[in-house]
Amino acid sequence: MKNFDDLYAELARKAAERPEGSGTVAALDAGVHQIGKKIVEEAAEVWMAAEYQSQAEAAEEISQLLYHLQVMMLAKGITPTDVYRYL
Ligand SMILES: N=c1c2ncn([C@@H]3O[C@H](COP(=O)(O)OP(=O)(O)OP(=O)(O)O)[C@@H](O)[C@H]3O)c2ncn1[C@@H]1O[C@H](COP(=O)(O)O)[C@@H](O)[C@H]1O
Repeated sequence: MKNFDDLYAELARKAAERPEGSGTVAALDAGVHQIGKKIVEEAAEVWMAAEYQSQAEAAEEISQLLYHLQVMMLAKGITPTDVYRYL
């Protein structure tokens, strides 16, 4: 099972190596505006799942939100350490 730092390392590798078929590479190429829209969409899905769906479904939506936040971090050159210093 991967954690937040593992996923970030994987996505950073994808961004550097740009493998064929990577959704992360496509999202990064789409740019900050599109990534931001995806974050808002996923945040709404977290909210709806928390109100109306199961705990497992809410957890899955939260994982997707975390993924898209990480894509934004990569797009902006922000590392997990940059974020953790504010926690
Ligand atoms: N954890 C994730 C992850 N979470 C969410 N997503 C993306 O976010 C979308 C969210 O799904 P939705 O249910 O909102 O579906 P959707 O609205 O139909 O999605 P879109 O049509 O908008 O893409 C998914 O389709 C994926 O594109 C993810 N994409 C990739 N990862 C992981 O990131 C790593 C790298 O992935 P690639 O870059 O694709 O190789 C792998 O370990 C993946 O498991």
